[in-house]
Amino acid sequence: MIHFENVSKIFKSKKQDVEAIKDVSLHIPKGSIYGIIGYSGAGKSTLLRMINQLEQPSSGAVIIDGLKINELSGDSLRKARLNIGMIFQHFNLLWSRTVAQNIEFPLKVAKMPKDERQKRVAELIELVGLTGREKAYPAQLSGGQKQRVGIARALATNPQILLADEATSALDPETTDSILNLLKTINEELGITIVLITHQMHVIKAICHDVAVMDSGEIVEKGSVMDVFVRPQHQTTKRFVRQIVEDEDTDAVMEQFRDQYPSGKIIQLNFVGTQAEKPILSKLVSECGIEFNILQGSIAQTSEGSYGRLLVQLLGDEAALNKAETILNAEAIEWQVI
Ligand SMILES: Nc1ncnc2c1ncn2[C@@H]1O[C@H](COP(=O)(O)OP(=O)(O)OP(=O)(O)O)[C@@H](O)[C@H]1O
Repeated sequence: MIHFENVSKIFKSKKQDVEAIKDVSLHIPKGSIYGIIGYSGAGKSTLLRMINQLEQPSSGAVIIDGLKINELSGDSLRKARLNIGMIFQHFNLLWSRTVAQNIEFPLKVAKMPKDERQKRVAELIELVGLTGREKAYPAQLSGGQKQRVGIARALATNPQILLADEATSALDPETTDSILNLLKTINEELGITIVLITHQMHVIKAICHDVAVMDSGEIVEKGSVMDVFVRPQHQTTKRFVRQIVEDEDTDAVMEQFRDQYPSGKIIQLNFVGTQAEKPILSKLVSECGIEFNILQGSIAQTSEGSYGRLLVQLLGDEAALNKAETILNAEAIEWQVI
């Protein structure tokens, strides 16, 4: 549905040029929730804003349903933009207007007749769960309610695409989850393609189907959320995955066990879906005569299923440890020495 083809973006200034996006090619399938994650300055906002041409590429093409949006201007660009809603970290609401008036605003711009507008606003208020708050002003709403107004306004013109620019970064964890659930429902029930940018792996884990990891203007890794979770390749991706699967003190725990049992081998076992049911540790004990310490375990629930990770330290002589490796390989369990 959305294709970036060899897209680059250079911000030129008198002082110095900034190459914000470097030859990015990416395909975002129709109906997906596609997450783009990266640290500050990676180029996420610039890439996202090229989808609705708030930023133009310096070279390359952004193609939506076969249409090169970066070659449009005037009326044809305005028309294409009606198909793309956007929500923002700080909501960007009109503070002097009520909830209903904020949501109505894009419909007025689109010159929809008044009675149709009112009907549509009522539908949207119900969809985002703000019934009863129609006449409130943004200042009287919580952060989560403000974002619900932002979502309703973004959906007013029935777009096929919703862009979310750090839409939950200003919200507390509980409100974040309620907004993520709303986005998931909108994707599932209305079939809207959602492209979101974030620096939080939790957001990717909670609702995205696919993810692209950005670093210094490049996409360094992309794939299904489960693949990227289980087999992160790039250093930046590994750091993001650690946000989810490790406790703050995992490194300290590993250090402590290494000191206490210097000959032990620390390994990480990855379990995807039903693999978690395999009694692999008891098999290692009974067949190799090894002992083990469990250092840390976690299960992450992604939109594609669950992913479990176990850090264990295996204790035994060299022959026993070698045999354990052979068994792990034969069981087709994903594992690695840490
Ligand atoms: N209008 C602009 N003029 C000059 N440089 C810009 C402009 N917009 C962005 N940049 C630069 O482009 C690079 C990418 O910025 P961008 O905002 O896309 O990153 P980001 O990953 O979204 O980061 P953040 O989460 O901090 O917004 C940064 O080095 C930024 O300073």
